[in-house]
Amino acid sequence: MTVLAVPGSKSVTARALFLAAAADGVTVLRDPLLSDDTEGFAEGLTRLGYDVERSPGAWRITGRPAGPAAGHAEVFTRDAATAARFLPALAAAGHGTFRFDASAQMRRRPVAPLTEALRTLGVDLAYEGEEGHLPLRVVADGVKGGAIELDASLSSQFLTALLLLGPLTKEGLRIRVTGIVSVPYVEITLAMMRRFGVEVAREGDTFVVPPGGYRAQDYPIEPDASTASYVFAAAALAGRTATVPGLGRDALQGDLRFVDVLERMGARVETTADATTVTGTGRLSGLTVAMRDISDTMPTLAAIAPFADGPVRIEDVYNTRVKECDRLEACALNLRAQGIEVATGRDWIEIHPGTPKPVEIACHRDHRIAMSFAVAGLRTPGTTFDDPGCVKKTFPGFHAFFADLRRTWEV
Ligand SMILES: O=C(O)C1=C[C@@H](OP(=O)(O)O)[C@@H](O)[C@H](O)C1
Ligand SMILES: C=C(OP(=O)(O)O)C(=O)O
Repeated sequence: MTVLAVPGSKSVTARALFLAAAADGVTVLRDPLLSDDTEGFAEGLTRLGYDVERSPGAWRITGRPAGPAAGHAEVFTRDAATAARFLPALAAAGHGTFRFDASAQMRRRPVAPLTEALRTLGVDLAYEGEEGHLPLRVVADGVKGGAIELDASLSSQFLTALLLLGPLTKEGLRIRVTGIVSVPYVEITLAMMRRFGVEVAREGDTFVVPPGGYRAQDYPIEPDASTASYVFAAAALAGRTATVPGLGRDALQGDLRFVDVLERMGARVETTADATTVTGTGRLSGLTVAMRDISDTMPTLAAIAPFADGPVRIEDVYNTRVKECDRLEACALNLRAQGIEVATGRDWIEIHPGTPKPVEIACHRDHRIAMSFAVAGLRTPGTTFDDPGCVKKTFPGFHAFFADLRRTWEV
């Protein structure tokens, strides 16, 4: 058995940074994720005038319930959709003029359902380039609150941003959701809001967020479950046993459910109160699986799919087309380059069994494409990557971590 500690959760770190900035008091985040996305988020807070003190293993944030200290700020959110979508909502609750921009990749990704909802709430918001995309300018003067409708079927992050904003408004928010993906991420948001002192009520499709603000916390960040999917997939593929500590029965992140997919394929899974263990059994069966709830792990499954004994069909993952790249297309292109038979549709991919040829993987500047095909590379020696550095978005140490794992397992 190999025990493999993975870095902190990106999603939990991003939410904790928002909540800490908005809370009354000083919050300490224990073991936050150190990566481009979360460092970009923290830098965004600093730009907005929040006091973020970083020391090894702990970040201390002094909350400002009244909103950003800066009257003017330029925030560059890099490739991080969490920062690009959550920070404008935080800024809207304050007073000042705030400009948000991002990398070319993030500029292409949608924000309109969120930004239009903010406009409906009276926020003065202008697109500087393409409508519905960054860069954008927010002239903030507090948010009164009220009732809105939201289509979150391209991204649950629109809903998370508004839920997080709710307690900072004068009257609270009623958000009626007309479409949704990635529901487990909304559950993370609600659970963390509860930890910071806010209970959101549910009335059918409507989330009712009370006004009143957040209370500062001492908050430990759990390990990243999407990152753990690489470890679990590697164990299943290499016929080894891997335990990831810190992700047990009470974990907040839905992506831990990726182990259920591996179990259906033939791996052995054991979940305790504070760890999850996957053992590869030498068998990997084909399957059909809907991954709407856990779509960040779609590339993990797609990359190892050729090693299954039958077709692997992944359904209901349309929104993976609007992530760091069009992930359905990127997976299909790389698998085809490896000589694997693949079919795709609007929201699905089907991968047939085969022996992948070693090729240079086109990462499309997407950390998950790089890490997923690195795992599959355990069984395809000679695989190389056109942009190995793109893993820095969520796991800068991935290559060293993975090289260690290969040495330990001698694969
Ligand atoms: O809220 C979050 O932290 C996230 C939500 C998901 O996005 P979508 O809701 O856009 O699917 C996920 O893919 C992303 O990596 C992180
Ligand atoms: C989609 C992702 O990131 P984000 O949407 O937070 O940029 C991801 O990490 O796979």
